[in-house]
Amino acid sequence: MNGAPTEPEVVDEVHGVAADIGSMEIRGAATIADTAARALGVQAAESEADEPSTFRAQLRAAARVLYDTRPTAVSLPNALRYVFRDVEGTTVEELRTSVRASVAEFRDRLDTAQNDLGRVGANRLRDGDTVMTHCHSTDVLACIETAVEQGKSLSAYVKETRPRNQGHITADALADIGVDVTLIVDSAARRYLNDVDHVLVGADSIAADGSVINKIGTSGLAVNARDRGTPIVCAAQTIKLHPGTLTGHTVDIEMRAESEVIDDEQAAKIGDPTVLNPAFDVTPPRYVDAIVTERGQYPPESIVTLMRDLFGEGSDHPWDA
Ligand SMILES: O=P(O)(O)OC[C@H]1O[C@H](OP(=O)(O)O)[C@H](O)[C@@H]1O
Repeated sequence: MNGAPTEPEVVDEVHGVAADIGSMEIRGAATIADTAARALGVQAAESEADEPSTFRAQLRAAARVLYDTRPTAVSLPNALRYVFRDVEGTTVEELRTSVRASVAEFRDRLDTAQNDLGRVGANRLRDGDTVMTHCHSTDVLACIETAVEQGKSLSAYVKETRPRNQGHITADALADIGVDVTLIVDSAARRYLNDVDHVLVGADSIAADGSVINKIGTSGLAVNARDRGTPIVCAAQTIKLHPGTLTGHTVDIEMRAESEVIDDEQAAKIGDPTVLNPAFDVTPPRYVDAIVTERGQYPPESIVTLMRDLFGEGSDHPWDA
C-alpha cells in the first residue's frame, strides 16, 4: 500500500527565516523581501534533489513556507515572484545556478532602489527642517540619511509606535547620524505637528488607488497632518506596490497577538478585556502628498500607472503550481 505523499524537503535555514519573520525578529518590508530572497537562495544551494522536478518542488515548498509568515507586506510575495520568474534549466545544477543569479540580481536591485529612493526623498528636505516619523522604515531612513550626507542639519520628532515601540529603533538610527531626536508617545503627535515640516512614513503595501498600508497609527497621523497643513510623504520602493489590488483584491491586515498589547497578569487585573492588535492600517490617498519611490515621486492617485508598467496584472503565485 502506498503511504501518504512525502512533503518536498525544505532546508532548516528557510524554516528559521520564516520563524524569525513571523516573530518579527526580521521585520520591515524591505528587509523581509531581502531575507526571503536570500533564504530561497540557500534552499537552492543546499537542496539534495537529484531530479529537476524535485528541486523545483522543493523551491516551491520553501516559497510557501516563507509566504505564509506575514500577510500584509507585499514585498514578500513580490520578492518570491521575482526569483521564480527567471528560474531556468534542465538539470539540477543549471537550476541551482539560475536561482543563485536571480537572488543576487534581486538583492542588488533592492539596494540600488533604496539608494535611489533616498536621493529623491532627500531633495524634499531642506537644511534646518524638522521631520516626524512613525515606526521604523529603512526607506524613510534612506531619505534622511542622504539629506544628512548632503550636509543638511535635521531634527526629528520620533513617535514611539506602540505596541512594539519600533520608533526606538528609528530614534537610535537617527541619533547615530547626528539628527537631533525628540521621542514622543504616539498620542502626542498632534501637539507637535505645528513644529514639523514633513511627516515621513514608510509602507508595507501600496494599493492601486494610492492607499498606503503602513504600521497602525499611520492613518490617524496623516489625517492630523492634513488638518494642520503639514505635508505627509510616504517613502516606498516599488517592491511595495501591490499588483493584486489592480484586479480588485484587498490587502489583508495582519492581526497580531494580544500579548504584544498587554500581558496576562495585567489583563487579569482589568477583567480580561477583548484585545485587538491590528499591525497595520490604510491611509486613503487624499491624505498623502507624495509617494517617493526609486523612480521619482508620484501623487498617490497616479501610482496605478507605475504599478501597471512594472507588474502588468501579475500577481500570480508560481509557488502554488
Ligand atoms: O521596508 P521598510 O521601509 O524598512 O519598512 C516598511 C514598513 O515595515 C514596517 O512594518 P513591520 O515593522 O515589519 O510590521 C513598518 O510598517 C514600516 O513602515
